[in-house]
Amino acid sequence: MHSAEAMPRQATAGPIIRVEQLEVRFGDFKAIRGLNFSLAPGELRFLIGPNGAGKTTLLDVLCGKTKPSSGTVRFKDNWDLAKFQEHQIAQLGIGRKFQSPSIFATLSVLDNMLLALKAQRGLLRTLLAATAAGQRERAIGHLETVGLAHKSGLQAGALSHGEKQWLEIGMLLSQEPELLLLDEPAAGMTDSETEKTGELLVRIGQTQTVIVVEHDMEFVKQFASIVTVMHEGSVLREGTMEEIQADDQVAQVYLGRRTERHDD
Ligand SMILES: Nc1ncnc2c1ncn2[C@@H]1O[C@H](COP(=O)(O)OP(=O)(O)OP(=O)(O)O)[C@@H](O)[C@H]1O
Repeated sequence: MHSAEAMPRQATAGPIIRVEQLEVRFGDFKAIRGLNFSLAPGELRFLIGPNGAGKTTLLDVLCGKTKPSSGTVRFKDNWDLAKFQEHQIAQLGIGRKFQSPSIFATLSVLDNMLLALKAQRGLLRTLLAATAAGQRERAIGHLETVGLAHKSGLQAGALSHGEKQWLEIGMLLSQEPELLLLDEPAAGMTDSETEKTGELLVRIGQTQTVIVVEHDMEFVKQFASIVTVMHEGSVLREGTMEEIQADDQVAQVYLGRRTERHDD
């Protein structure tokens, strides 16, 4: 019997995520078909692709919300994620942020963080059996990371849309995930919030592995190093944004037109 909570974290030399021949069916429809994907620890990977390509479904599989119909999904080459429930996968160290923020609007920003710390994974909770002062320090530390320390006393409901998203990312960080899954973190943000979100992702990417699903190509261009392009439930291409932009097949399926190539 697997018990995610009882297991210590293990360092890994191999990929943090290894997906092989993944298939996800909804009835007769295959949302993911024969998908292979791997991710090295410490990567900040952007996932792009046209509507319906299967990006969200892939994140759903990685966090345990959706189960594979076939194929394997391994975390740190050790954990077969299909065997775990969503909350166990969170305890293993995979944190997922959905598009709509789930913060407590009537509580202060700091109290939201403190609540998230209380909910942190079992082993950590024991190890850190933290003093109130220690918890507070950690909460403030995460608020500093997401740029909200100066708003810690404010009611969370009074934050701007972008700030709420950052607070939720901060709350996710307090779970100390090794892999963070973010679905369109900059959606609906102002230009300046979008810019700050990109900088935040790069900063978080220095200590954690991150997968970001994103539609905003300007955002991806600005902040991505390696991009995975999905199409019809599998990986079409992987590479730098430059390589992806120069790829005719990507242009055809993703942009619906051929790229203008200067060497043509
Ligand atoms: N629960 C479900 N039941 C049936 N079909 C589903 C379900 N979830 C997703 N799908 C279908 O699977 C396909 C992939 O959806 P998914 O949301 O993963 O794509 P996506 O790449 O994230 O798209 P978008 O960019 O529009 O969010 C779509 O055709 C979608 O309609």
